[in-house]
Amino acid sequence: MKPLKVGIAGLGTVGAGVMKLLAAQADLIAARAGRPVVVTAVSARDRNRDRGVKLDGLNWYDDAVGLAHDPAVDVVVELIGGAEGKAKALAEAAIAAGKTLVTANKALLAVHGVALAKAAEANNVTIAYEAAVAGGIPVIKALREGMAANQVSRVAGILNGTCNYILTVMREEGRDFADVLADAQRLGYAEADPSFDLDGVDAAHKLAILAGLAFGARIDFSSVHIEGIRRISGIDIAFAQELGYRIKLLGIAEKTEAGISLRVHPAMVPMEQPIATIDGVFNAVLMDGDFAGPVLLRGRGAGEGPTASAVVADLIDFARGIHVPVWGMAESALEEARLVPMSELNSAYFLRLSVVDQPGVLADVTAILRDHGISLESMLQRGRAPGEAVPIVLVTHETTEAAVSAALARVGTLPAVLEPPALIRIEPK
Ligand SMILES: NC(=O)c1ccc[n+]([C@@H]2O[C@H](COP(=O)([O-])OP(=O)(O)OC[C@H]3O[C@@H](n4cnc5c(N)ncnc54)[C@H](O)[C@@H]3O)[C@@H](O)[C@H]2O)c1
Ligand SMILES: N[C@@H](CCO)C(=O)O
Ligand code: NA
Repeated sequence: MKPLKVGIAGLGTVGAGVMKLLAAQADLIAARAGRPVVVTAVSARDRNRDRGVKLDGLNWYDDAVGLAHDPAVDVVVELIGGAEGKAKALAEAAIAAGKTLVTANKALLAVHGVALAKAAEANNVTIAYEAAVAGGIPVIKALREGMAANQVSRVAGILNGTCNYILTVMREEGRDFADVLADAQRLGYAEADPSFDLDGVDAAHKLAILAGLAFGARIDFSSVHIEGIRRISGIDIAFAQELGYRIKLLGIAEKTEAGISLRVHPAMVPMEQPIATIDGVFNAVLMDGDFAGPVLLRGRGAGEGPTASAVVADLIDFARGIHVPVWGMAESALEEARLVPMSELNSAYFLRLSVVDQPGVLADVTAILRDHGISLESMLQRGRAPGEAVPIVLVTHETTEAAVSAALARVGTLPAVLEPPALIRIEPK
């Protein structure tokens, strides 16, 4: 059988990982794909850098777009990253040249995925992107193929390995945020710009992709509510433990009669929920189908091996002649849906205040909450330091985001409240 000829752009963590995996498992992959899968051409920034992979005999391109026009390339693998620039130019050129695109680039798909799908359809090719969401977990295949007969009403989970790794190590070892981030970078988990991980943007890219697939909808990336983990402190992690929760950065996409809501933020997850125990670089994705019921997938969400595994699975699909529409249906069939604003969210809340330890402070705070119709489930104060700062934790019953925002704006103006209050939403039991 004719080999499948692969051109790879970007030889960083994932690109080098794909080359290593294709070499290590060549016979197995040929048997599964029905033909050998071989790399014929590459592009990277530095030809001479030692990446632990052999580039001898491969066509080399200083400009990655050259891969799209190389007759020795059947499928273009884009592993550069970024929603714009060379990655986008290469994706467009590959599609225009009638070549299927395999990519791990969630930023590109979240921002330009619908336009790229339209171009791919016009050129009778597809885009495969298993590696873009939750690394080695076959979540795109699960949603786009396995759940294809369902109306999916909710997709949620832990979608960023770097943040989950940082939160886990902070909890287990009491180490500092910055110190743990350096570990995640060394392990190849973090984005080229780690603020994408820490500020929740990477998880939001993945959530937008999952929501587009799950709901068959055009998702405007800018409509995702995004908060990251920078404000999570050791003290919040300790309070969570005491109250029976784990703090996780969650991505949650829901479709109700009111519309679609999309949000990424840290959440208190009750210890008895399976997602609470997903630690380290592991991700988890929970999807609810009307016929399948709940489906939970977990696995490694980042790193060389798991991500390469997902890229190569897409190459094997392509070699087998499997052609699935980019968003699981024709681009023209995607729905426009109403977006539910964050102010309409119903949730319970963990609120932590730093206040001066003096009589009457708590009464002032609880009066404001009462005025906004917010009822409290519990309250914690640790330590005594008359006249000095002490942390106070308030756990609310379910209320609206609009009420909590308005109440906290007033609480923040009390002279005895020393810092902007910390807010973490609580997942239902
Ligand atoms: N690392 C992971 O765990 C992981 C997991 C899933 C998805 N991804 C995605 O995979 C992609 C690659 O990530 P990575 O971790 O391998 O990043 P990386 O920074 O390690 O590698 C990117 C490579 O692209 C090269 N590059 C940059 N500009 C280029 C250009 N103009 N032409 C050719 N090469 C160029 C860089 O030199 C670098 O070697 C990104 O889209 C990322 O979001 C990464
Ligand atoms: N930086 C991403 C890579 C996997 O997409 C993460 O940490 O999850
Ligand atoms: Na995946």
